[in-house]
Amino acid sequence: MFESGESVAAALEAAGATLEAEQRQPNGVDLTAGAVLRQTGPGRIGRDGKRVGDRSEVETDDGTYRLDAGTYVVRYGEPVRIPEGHVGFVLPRSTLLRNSCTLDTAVWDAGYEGVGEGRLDVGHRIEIEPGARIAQLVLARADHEGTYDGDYQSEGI
Ligand SMILES: O=c1ccn([C@H]2C[C@H](O)[C@@H](COP(=O)(O)OP(=O)(O)OP(=O)(O)O)O2)c(=O)[nH]1
Repeated sequence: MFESGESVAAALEAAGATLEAEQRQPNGVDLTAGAVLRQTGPGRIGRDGKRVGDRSEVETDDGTYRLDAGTYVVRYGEPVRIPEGHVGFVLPRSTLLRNSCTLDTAVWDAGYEGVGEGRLDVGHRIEIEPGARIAQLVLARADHEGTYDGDYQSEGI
């Protein structure tokens, strides 16, 4: 069962997020674009560990990211905390899809806290303002063994 948007908002506020009224949705909370990054160096996924490659922030033009088609990394604008007994999913805002763009996202583990990131896939030129809503976080109740204790714990906070 999925939590209500009100419950998701409470979980984000517990992590220190300040939410605008428009971010509160019936079934979740909209996340904003904090920063858009472009990867400049290779990462590594090995059997012995992992490394995220170098990235640099895309420059804004007149306060707006004007993005050509391509692959970017977006850092969200809000800290997120996934409460115990839950799993989180982030989905793209449908306006992104309607503009030939999308987000690729992974599982948000119980116990994770931080400012997360996702892959922003730009299929057609688009303008995105920092702080604009691009995604929605939903929380589902879930059994789990242990809680998240990986390298990304507390990132960005
Ligand atoms: O699209 C996503 C999905 C998850 N996360 C956060 C929450 C999640 O709990 C954490 C770690 O995700 P995951 O377990 O998929 O990462 P990993 O590459 O397996 O790293 P680790 O070895 O630390 O688990 O990153 C994101 O920032 N973006």
